[in-house]
Amino acid sequence: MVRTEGGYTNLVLPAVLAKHGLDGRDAAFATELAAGTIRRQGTYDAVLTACIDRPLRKVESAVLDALRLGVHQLLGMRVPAHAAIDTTVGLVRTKVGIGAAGFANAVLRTVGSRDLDGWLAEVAPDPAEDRNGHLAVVHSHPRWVVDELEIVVGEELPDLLAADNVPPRVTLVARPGRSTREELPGTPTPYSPYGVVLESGDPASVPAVAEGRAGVQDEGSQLVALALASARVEGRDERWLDQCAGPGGKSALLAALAAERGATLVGTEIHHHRARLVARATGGVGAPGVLGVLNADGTRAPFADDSIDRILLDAPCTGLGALRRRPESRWRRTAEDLEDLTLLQRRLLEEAVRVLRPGGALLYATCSPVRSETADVVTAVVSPRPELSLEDVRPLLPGVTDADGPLPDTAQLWPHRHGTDAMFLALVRKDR
Ligand SMILES: C[S@@+](CC[C@H](N)C(=O)[O-])C[C@H]1O[C@@H](n2cnc3c(N)ncnc32)[C@H](O)[C@@H]1O
Repeated sequence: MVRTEGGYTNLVLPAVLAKHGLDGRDAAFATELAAGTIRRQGTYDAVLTACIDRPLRKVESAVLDALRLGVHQLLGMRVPAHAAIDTTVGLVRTKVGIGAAGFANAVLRTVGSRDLDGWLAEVAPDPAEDRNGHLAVVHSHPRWVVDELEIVVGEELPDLLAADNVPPRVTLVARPGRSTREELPGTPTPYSPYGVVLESGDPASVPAVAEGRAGVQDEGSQLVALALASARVEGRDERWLDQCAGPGGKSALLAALAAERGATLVGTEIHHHRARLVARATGGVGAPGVLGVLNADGTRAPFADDSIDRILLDAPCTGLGALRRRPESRWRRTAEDLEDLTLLQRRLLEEAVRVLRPGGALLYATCSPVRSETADVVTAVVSPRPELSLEDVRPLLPGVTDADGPLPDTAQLWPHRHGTDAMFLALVRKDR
């Protein structure tokens, strides 16, 4: 369903597990099998290419999927070889046929003849000749992604790529005024005063989460919302906008903070189903701190010039800073996506600037560290206009060190340094 129907692993899996009545260790095994196989697909395809005498695109897709699952069990999980091979071959026999099963058996026996390091030594390019090509295979990232990340992270590239392959533990946020982090199970997050790291268990079974008083939210996303809320605003501080709000995690935190200060938030979101998710996450119109959720295009925001006191523009982006939690996304994005996205990001930022009240605060954020989506967008919009400037956003991230962004006064969080998604933040001011 993830490969053929464009589904998301984290959404598809719970439904599949529930359908088959899997829980506990069985559910954990199935989750690792599916998510790990998708995450490691780049490495496994390099191994399979070495074991099959025709291009992988010529292998029937159902067989290829099964082979990848088999390779993950052989090289990435501690499943005994005979069990990994028998179950995979059985699967191919049932779903495809006896001939394909023989083929799968032969391929997996070859794969099982070495361990992962043995295969990497054979199939990954020599790092002395092609460092990024080597890293792409070893850490299972598309080559263009490795090249983009190298531009911004430099020598820390291997650490970042390795961190992208470690599924993060679930982080919860206690929405202020509605719950406290003391009532949430888990360990306090190092930076966000509202977060806990859930050690185990299903977040949906936590009462505050089930009741919408708390939510699941990466610490980096919490920090983005908190940075906007703590930015200095001159004069009135009543009208807050989340310009690209879906699915609503940051809106929910911002609305809770707004309610504590007598302000209200409007969320705009272009996709109807995602606007509904924002309404659900925030409690919708009438909930504390919520003025409304609009199914609207943020490039044509339905607000007057100079009318909003605080704006979050958490822009649609490649998501290449959140690869830890979305195993499939690295294989879906292409370098061509960047051009369309950066155009959209610029238009959204121009529009945010139009509706921002002079003296107010505008935070531009992305869950991508890619330069064209971060520094280049901000520079393109801010530099030509003398009334706009960047203000140092780093003091709005208390306790966070080593977070200098690609432009002066901007910030960049990193999975391998901060244990968060790679969020970029820039605080934009307008003088008149
Ligand atoms: C990075 S996500 C926002 C995540 C959100 N802030 C949260 O924390 O839950 C970007 C969102 O922008 C929406 N979007 C894309 N183009 C848009 C547009 N022109 N106007 C408004 N929203 C847009 C996408 O549908 C997506 O839901």
